[in-house]
Amino acid sequence: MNIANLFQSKKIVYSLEVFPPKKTSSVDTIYNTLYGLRGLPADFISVTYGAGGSDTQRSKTCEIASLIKSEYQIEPVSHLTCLNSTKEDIRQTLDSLKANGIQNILALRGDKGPAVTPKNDFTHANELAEFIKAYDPSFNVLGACYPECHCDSETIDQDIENLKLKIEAGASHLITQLFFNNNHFYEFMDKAIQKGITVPISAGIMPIINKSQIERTVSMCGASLPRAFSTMINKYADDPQALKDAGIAYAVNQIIDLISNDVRGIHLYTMNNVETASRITESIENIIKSQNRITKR
Ligand SMILES: NC(=O)C1=CN([C@@H]2O[C@H](COP(=O)(O)OP(=O)(O)OC[C@H]3O[C@@H](n4cnc5c(N)ncnc54)[C@H](O)[C@@H]3O)[C@@H](O)[C@H]2O)C=CC1
Ligand SMILES: Nc1nc(=O)c2c([nH]1)NC[C@@H]1CN(c3ccc(C(=O)N[C@@H](CCC(=O)O)C(=O)O)cc3)CN21
Repeated sequence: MNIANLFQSKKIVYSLEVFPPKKTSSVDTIYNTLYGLRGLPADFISVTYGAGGSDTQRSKTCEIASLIKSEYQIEPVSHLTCLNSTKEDIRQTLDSLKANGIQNILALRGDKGPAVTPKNDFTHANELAEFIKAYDPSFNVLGACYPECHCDSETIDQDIENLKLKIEAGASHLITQLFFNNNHFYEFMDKAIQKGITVPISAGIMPIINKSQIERTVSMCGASLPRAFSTMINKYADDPQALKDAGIAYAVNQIIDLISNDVRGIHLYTMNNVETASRITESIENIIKSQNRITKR
């Protein structure tokens, strides 16, 4: 199924994201995660590919996406990065995605870092989007976007101009970088619409439930921390159970505000944490259902 069609039939599209285990972990961990997530009302589940430039098992992305489809009958989205791939590598990956019935691909440049050696066949995500569409137009391509501007861009206007290239190359739907201040998202949406972007945009939400996540996430994703968020984290920093409750509540409040403001897509970065994803989903399930009872037009 082409997941862009979901936006024709539903008001709110709700999705989850998981990552393959690191090279040092057993692959069983992700099977347990997916088993734990079964039954949550996700319209699609995306699977990262070398997330954060880290040492996750890239070869597992296709296998995990395939399992999501066959075992759980949920539509998968496979992430694909291009910075350290040759065109031939990408062709091979596309062939195996196709052979496994995976139609939706999040086309990404990929994080730069010591674990990544650029191959110089691709430098930006729009080139990958174009390549995928030229190779097989039946793939549905998604792209990433940045409410607080990508760290490589000097201005948000320039970043949005580059984003338009991704859409011209065939991206039918965007997922945002995580953010903790919904106003950044609303300002970004206004600018994107002003500049003629009409594809649906899912808001990426990451629950922060432990202190070690914060530093890593902020440096990797460039999200700013609002005062209310930092106050909360500092207050409960030494009590893991309390911090977890507070982090979940913060994410739930963000999502309720987004849905109340007619945002069409919510994408939850689960970080493979079943308890957190379940508690958040249960807290917003009725709100999503209530909006989806209202017809879009
Ligand atoms: N591995 C994964 O599963 C995920 C990775 N990410 C990461 O987010 C980061 C950004 O990825 P993308 O958004 O796909 O990169 P991108 O290539 O779209 O953009 C990266 C930077 O280059 C600029 N840019 C884009 N196209 C350009 C062009 N044609 N000419 C000149 N400048 C251009 C952008 O404005 C931005 O500053 C990466 O580090 C990516 O790996 C994000 C989500 C998931
Ligand atoms: N720049 C960037 N790269 C990404 O890969 C990425 C984004 N942004 N933004 C959206 C999501 C968030 N992603 C993330 C964020 C953090 C970790 C992370 O902290 N990974 C830990 C392992 C955590 C664990 O095992 O529980 C690591 O050490 O890699 C992974 C993926 C992937 N995506």
